[in-house]
Amino acid sequence: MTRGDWAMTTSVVPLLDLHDAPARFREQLLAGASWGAAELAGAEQCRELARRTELAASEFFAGDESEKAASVSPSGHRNRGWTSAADDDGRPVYDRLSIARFDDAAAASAGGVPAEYTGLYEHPNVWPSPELKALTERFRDSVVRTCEQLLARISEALGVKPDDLFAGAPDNTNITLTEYHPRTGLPAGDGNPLSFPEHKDRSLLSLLSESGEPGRLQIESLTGEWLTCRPDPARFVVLFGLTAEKRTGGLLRAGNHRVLPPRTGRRRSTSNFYFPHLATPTGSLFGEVAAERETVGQVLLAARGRSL
Ligand SMILES: O=C(O)CCC(=O)C(=O)O
Ligand SMILES: [Fe+2]
Repeated sequence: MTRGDWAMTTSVVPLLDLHDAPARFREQLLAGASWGAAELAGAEQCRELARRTELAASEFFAGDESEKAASVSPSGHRNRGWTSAADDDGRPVYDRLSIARFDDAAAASAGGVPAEYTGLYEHPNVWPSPELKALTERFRDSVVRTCEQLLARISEALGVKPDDLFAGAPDNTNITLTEYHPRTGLPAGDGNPLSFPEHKDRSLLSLLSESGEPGRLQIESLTGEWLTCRPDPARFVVLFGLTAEKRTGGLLRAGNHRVLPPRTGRRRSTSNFYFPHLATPTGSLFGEVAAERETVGQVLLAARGRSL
């Protein structure tokens, strides 16, 4: 392992195990709070569903161009249906399928999203096939249950009421299935184009799974060094998002991350963004930014026009 590799199961970055005793879980959480990221154990069934969903998405991406064209968002929304990116020379960088929590505004309303936020769902989901829809929805249910378990453990460790941290149903979790294409002929070292630029997620928590070429996801350390993630293939990477950072007054730092181009083969991933009920306040539970009155939904409405 070279310097800068994230040795996921060492003490460098915490291993959060859903089944750990409270004292151990708290110790790991606080050790990793400044990283904005952890490896997650205890969610193996969900991780297995992620693997199956990655493969099903990969088959879709490898399939007919006309099927993909038919799966583009009719209104051109970049977080719905199939999208792809290419580099300046027209070579493919990635294929993605982005799925929002509710299929459209009517489904959001029926699912309990308050009227003031249903505009976030005005661009409908586009599903390439009933099979991929059924599998992805089963996977998403499992992701939501896993995030709720994890948030219950985090609430316990921080000594806050679970409802204060994640305010229950309906969650507004969205999912992105991505396949990164290999990019050969790039010189070694920094300065190469990234397959996905550095950013922090807006979510409360994000669960990431990956398969294919490993070691392409990187997390920024507190000292600004980019560390390479090599998660155990049976585990998720958990990232704390900007909502977690705000809600905990910075105690859980949002993890800055990016994706390097695969060199030899493809890399598949699922990015699962857990958003709590949209009426959850974003202000800190610990008083540091208590003056903030915005809700999660208001932040999202302001940030992305009208859609998640
Ligand atoms: O593909 C990945 O592993 C991460 C992608 C990502 O950061 C995102 O979709 O927000
Ligand atoms: Fe991300």
